[in-house]
Amino acid sequence: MEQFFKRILVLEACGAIATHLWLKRSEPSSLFLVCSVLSLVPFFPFFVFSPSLASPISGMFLSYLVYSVTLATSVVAYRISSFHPLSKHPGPLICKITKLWSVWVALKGDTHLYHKRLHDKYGPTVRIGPNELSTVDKDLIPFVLGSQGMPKGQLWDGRRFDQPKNGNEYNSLIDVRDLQIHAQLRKAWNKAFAPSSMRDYEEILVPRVAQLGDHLAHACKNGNDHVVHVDLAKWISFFSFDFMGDIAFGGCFELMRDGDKEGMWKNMESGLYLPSITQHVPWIAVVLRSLPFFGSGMQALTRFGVFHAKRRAALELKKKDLFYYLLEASNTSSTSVEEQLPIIVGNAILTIVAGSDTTASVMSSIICYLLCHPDVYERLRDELDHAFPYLDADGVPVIEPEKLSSLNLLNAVINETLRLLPAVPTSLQRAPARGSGGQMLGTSFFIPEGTGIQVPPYVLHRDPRYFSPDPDAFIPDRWLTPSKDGKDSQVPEFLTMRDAFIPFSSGPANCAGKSLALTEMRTVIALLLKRFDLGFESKGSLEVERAKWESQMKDRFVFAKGKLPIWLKERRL
Ligand code: HEM
Repeated sequence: MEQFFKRILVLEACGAIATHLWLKRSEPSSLFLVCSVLSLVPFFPFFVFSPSLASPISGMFLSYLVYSVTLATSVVAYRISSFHPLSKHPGPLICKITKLWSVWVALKGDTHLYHKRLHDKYGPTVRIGPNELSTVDKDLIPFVLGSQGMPKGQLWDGRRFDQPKNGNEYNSLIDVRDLQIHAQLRKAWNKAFAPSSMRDYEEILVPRVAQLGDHLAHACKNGNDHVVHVDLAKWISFFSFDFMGDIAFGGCFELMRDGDKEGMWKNMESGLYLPSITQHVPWIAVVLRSLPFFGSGMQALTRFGVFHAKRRAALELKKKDLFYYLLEASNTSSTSVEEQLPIIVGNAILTIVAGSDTTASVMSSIICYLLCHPDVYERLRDELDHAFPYLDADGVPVIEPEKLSSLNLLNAVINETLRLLPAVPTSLQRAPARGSGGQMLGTSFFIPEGTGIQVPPYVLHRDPRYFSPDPDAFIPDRWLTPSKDGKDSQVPEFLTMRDAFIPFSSGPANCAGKSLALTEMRTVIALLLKRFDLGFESKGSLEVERAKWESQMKDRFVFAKGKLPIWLKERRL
């Protein structure tokens, strides 16, 4: 009998090693297959020899135990061994062993800080998972994200909470993992955000910005001494949500007017949390996706999207919005609009998710940094007063968006904020195409298929090799090249490497809405500074205020921001 036991245990150990060879080099993505293998492989030897065993129950228990322990040992030993293809890249032991450690870090929203510490300790390329690297070597950016780069990585399988429809593997442009399909879908977006289309969006933007100003001015009139105390971050979020609703669905939100009555803003904010965890272990997303109560916020957003997409499709608008271009692209396709509705809705929702929290967090950070640096605040206000000296009939400053892109200090302030707190701080991940076997990164090193590699802007932008001196300090002047009249050349001694500045990512899957985002941010900041005096609510030191704001930033793929309590008063112009 002992002989049968020995045979079973040897077979279990062999089965475990065979399973490991199968699982090797990739995180599992089909949960059904993995569960079937993990339950059937250990059962087989037991089943064959069980008639000869006196105690089949303890035999079965022992079989599964030996199988599991051997499998775990084999996986761990391989991952930390020199046989692993990523073995030459340094990193903490725990990261080499399991991605569950990344889940723990992500739960706290500290991934950006953790990756910064890892790069400070281990250097430009770090192993952040058993099959994942992080690099802040700027020369590798073209081979990861750029024109010679790779498709999106497995992270996107873990961020997908809606089951893709019509046989697709994606829900919207951003989670497409195939370069050709991505290029095909991207055409409509490139057309939608071409310079010729921007004028239509400006016509939508200007009244929305004026509405933000009027709401705040109205609140000031009702305040003591015409001063109002507000959480400016919330007002900016409401504004950007309303504006993205205009762009995506021809107008569907009125948060500035009515507040978040339908809970959509709340749904979107809470919807960011779960994918930022599951992106580290895609198979968990597959499990959670099947549970009805998970991702309910995003499901509500999808229902909302379907409703408004149908409503918008029936509207004849004079101005072309993004929806117009998405619909136009579907009309030229061979499949019917009905069949394409899921992807049109997915893309419209993507606009709201990708376009509102990102700009809102950056605009709020800009205001915070300006309040922490009164000298920059004053200089910027001078620049704006000089550029926009006129008032309309109601005494409100007139701001012409077309002039904003030439304001040097304004653009330097925006760049410096995007450098220190890029809206997408870490997760710019790519991976070799499926079936490719792997890819050489220039002449540097080879990464095998199944390996993800990210470039974290938060870490890259604070690297003293690219931005110095004081890479952690807010110094907009580092972006000002000496002008001819010498006006903006106070500090010409900065090293500012623009090819290491990637707040909008880089290459064919870079931010589709970059030009719109910049126009929006310039217009809102110009309005707030021109029309109002602003100050921090609390009387703490400026360093403390800055530290408080930065510590509230949580890495949920995009930065989730905290509150920005300030006082505000309308300026006498
Ligand atoms: C400050 C504002 C913004 C920042 C910093 C930002 C940043 C980014 C980044 C870093 C990515 C690339 C992710 C990757 O490489 O994996 C991205 C993608 C994208 N962004 Fe933005 N974004 C901003 C605003 C916007 C706005 C306003 C829109 C739309 C109106 C938008 C639409 C998109 C879309 C559609 C993608 C996916 C592009 C693709 O996969 O081809 N973004 N954004």
